[in-house]
Amino acid sequence: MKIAPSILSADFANLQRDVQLVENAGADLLHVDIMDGHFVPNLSFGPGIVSALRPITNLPLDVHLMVSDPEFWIPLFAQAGADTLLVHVEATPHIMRAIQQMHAHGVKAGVVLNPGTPLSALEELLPMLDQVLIMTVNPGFGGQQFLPAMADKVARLAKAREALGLHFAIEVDGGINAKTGKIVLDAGADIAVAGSYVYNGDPATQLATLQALR
Ligand SMILES: O=C(CO)[C@H](O)[C@H](O)COP(=O)(O)O
Ligand SMILES: [Fe+2]
Repeated sequence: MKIAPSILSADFANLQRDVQLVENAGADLLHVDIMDGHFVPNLSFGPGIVSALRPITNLPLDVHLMVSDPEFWIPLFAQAGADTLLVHVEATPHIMRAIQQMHAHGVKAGVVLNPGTPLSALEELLPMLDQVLIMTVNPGFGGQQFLPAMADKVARLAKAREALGLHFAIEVDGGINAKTGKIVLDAGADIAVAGSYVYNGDPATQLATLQALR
């Protein structure tokens, strides 16, 4: 399982230092949470942060778009240097168009499901996807508690992927620590995002605990 530290819990006044800390400690991806104050009740970063991060790290940028009207933002975040864009199915009536748009802009296409959105929302989309992100908290804030029922959702998605012979990556986001990390690993997750667990302590030590699970 790959580990993607989320910079939402980093020290924003020392962002370069906090990115390099996790890169040097062997992080696999950098997770960047984009919140627009509309789709979720919080504001975080715009494309300028992604373009500022691009030259200071070799980590793939995994950009989680918690925004309304994602079709407007996809070109801007692709141009800013995202490697993967992750769009919520709840954010647009035209999710298939958003997936086509991500591929047309040369980035990996991911879709995200809120905890209350069933896997059936993915049925027509799965063959087009590079990544599926299962939210394990309700999006909008770091430091929330993992929702245990999401483990079974991950397991059912992994089973469906195998049955269909597909290869998209399964990612989880929210409330990941050493205990819940083991639960999602056993359920079949390929990528685990961790924000507060990594940054509310010594990032290298915290990351090592998650890396030891795999
Ligand atoms: O998308 C997110 C919140 O909407 C964050 O990626 C997620 O919450 C990470 O934070 P933590 O590991 O502290 O739960
Ligand atoms: Fe996220």
